Amino acid sequence: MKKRIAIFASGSGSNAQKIMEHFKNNSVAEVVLILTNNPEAYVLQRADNFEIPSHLFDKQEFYHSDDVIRLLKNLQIDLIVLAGFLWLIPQSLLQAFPNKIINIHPSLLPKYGGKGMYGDRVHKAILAAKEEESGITIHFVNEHFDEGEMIHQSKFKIEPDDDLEMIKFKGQQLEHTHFAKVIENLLKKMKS
Ligand SMILES: Nc1nc2c(c(=O)[nH]1)N[C@@H](CN(C=O)c1ccc(C(=O)N[C@@H](CCC(=O)O)C(=O)O)cc1)CN2
Ligand SMILES: NCC(=O)N[C@@H]1O[C@H](COP(=O)([O-])[O-])[C@@H](O)[C@H]1O
Repeated sequence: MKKRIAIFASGSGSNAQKIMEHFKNNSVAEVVLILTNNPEAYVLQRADNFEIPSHLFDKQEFYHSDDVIRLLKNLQIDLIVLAGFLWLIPQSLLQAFPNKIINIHPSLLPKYGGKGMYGDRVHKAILAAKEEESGITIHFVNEHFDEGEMIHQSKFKIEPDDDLEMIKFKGQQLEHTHFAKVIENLLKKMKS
């Protein structure tokens, strides 16, 4: 039976888009739900374009009810993918889906991770530190921001005249190349 993926995203959802494309006609898995905390998130439009259902929740529902967990359990979700999701995953969700939640982060963790480190803030910090290389990390999610077991890293070189947009672009290219493939490999190894 195909594995079932749910994606959490808070913004544009370009990674969610690549994952939906990859699993559209795929024998290993399918994307069955997109979840967001942001009613303005462009990922909602992307989900509609793929005719994949979406669910919008607020802080009350996410942190003070079991509604999201119940929804994910009812849909028999095998893997939860955080793709630019900006809220801390609560203990209750981690316990309901042990070793089944992964995240992508736009740096070579443990560098430039933790609270406050998301999106452009990460790229700006990398630029300010005059790093000669950076990259992406895909990792399991634990109770802390960006500290779970690492699954995959890939790197790119930073040239002396690279600006914020170029660093962002290079990182995004790596994310779009690797994330869906890493997810597929992980799902192939996962017991049902
Ligand atoms: N329990 C976990 N939850 C989440 C993890 C994780 O590893 N464990 N990863 C994050 C994603 N993340 C980077 O990869 C990240 C996202 C957001 C923040 C942050 O500081 N957020 C702000 C709120 C921003 C907003 O609502 O606009 C905050 O919490 O004050 C840090 C890291 C996803 N969740
Ligand atoms: N700390 C989490 C974090 O910074 N995540 C980053 O947000 C972007 C979302 O882009 P997208 O909405 O276009 O996929 C991605 O670059 C992802 O690594």
